[in-house]
Amino acid sequence: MSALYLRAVIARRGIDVTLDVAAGETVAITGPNGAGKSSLLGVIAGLLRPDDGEVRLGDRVLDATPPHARGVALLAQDPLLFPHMSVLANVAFAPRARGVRRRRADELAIRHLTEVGAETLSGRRPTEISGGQAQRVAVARALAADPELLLLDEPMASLDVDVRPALRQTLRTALADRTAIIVTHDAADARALADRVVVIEDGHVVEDGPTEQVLNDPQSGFAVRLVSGSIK
Ligand SMILES: Nc1ncnc2c1ncn2[C@@H]1O[C@H](COP(=O)(O)OP(=O)(O)OP(=O)(O)O)[C@@H](O)[C@H]1O
Repeated sequence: MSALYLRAVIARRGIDVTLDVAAGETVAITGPNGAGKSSLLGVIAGLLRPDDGEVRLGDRVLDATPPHARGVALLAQDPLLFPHMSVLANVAFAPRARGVRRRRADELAIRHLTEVGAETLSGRRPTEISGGQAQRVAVARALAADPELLLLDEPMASLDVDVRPALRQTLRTALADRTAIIVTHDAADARALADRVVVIEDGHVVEDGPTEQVLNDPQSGFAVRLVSGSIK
C-alpha cells in the first residue's frame, strides 16, 4: 500500500485536478455527471493520457508505466468477469499471470473469495451467479491482484438497492488499511467507506475534507444536494 499523488490536466475535457491520497487512506470522489471523476481514475490506471500532469504511487512515477505494471486495480461498475472461466479461475488469474503456481494461486483466490463472502461460488461460471455476487467476485479478483492502490468506479451502481448494504459491508472490510479511491453518488457509501470526501465540479476540486466534515457541513453545491438526498 502506497500514497498517491495525482495532477491531471485534460484540456479537451475541462479537467485540472490535483489530488493526494495518503497510504492506507480511502478517499470518496463525488460530483455531478460529467464532472471528470471517471477520467481521473482513467489517468491513474494508465488508460487515459493527460495533456499535462503526474501520477506518483509511493516513490514511483507512473506516467510512462503501462496499465498492467502500475500496481493499480480498477473495479468498474460492470464486474467484467471472464465468462469462460470459473469464479475461482477469475480470481486466481492475476496471481497466475504474475507467475504464482497454480495451487498457491488457487489458495490465494479462495482466501479473497472468503474475504468477500463468496467462497461457495468458486466452482460456478459468471453466467451462473447474480449481479451482486458477480460484483463481490470482482472485488475478490481486484484484491487478488494485490494492488498498491484500489480504484472503485461506482461499484454499487448496477446493483439493486437492497443488496447494496451487503456489498458496502464487504468493501468496508476490504478497504480497511488499503489505499483506495471510490467514485460514488451515494452519501451512505462515503460515510461507510471513506476517510475523506473530495467533490469535483466541472473538472475541478471544489471541496475536500474529512468525511464527517463534508457530510455534516457541506460547502459545495453538489455536496449540499448529496447530503439533502436530492441526488439519486
Ligand atoms: N471517451 C470520451 N471521449 C471524449 N470525452 C469524454 C469521454 N468520456 C468522457 N468524456 C468527457 O469528459 C468529461 C468528464 O467525463 P467523466 O466521464 O470523467 O465524468 P464523470 O464525473 O465520471 O461522470 P459520470 O458521473 O456521468 O460517470 C465530460 O465532459 C465528458 O463528456
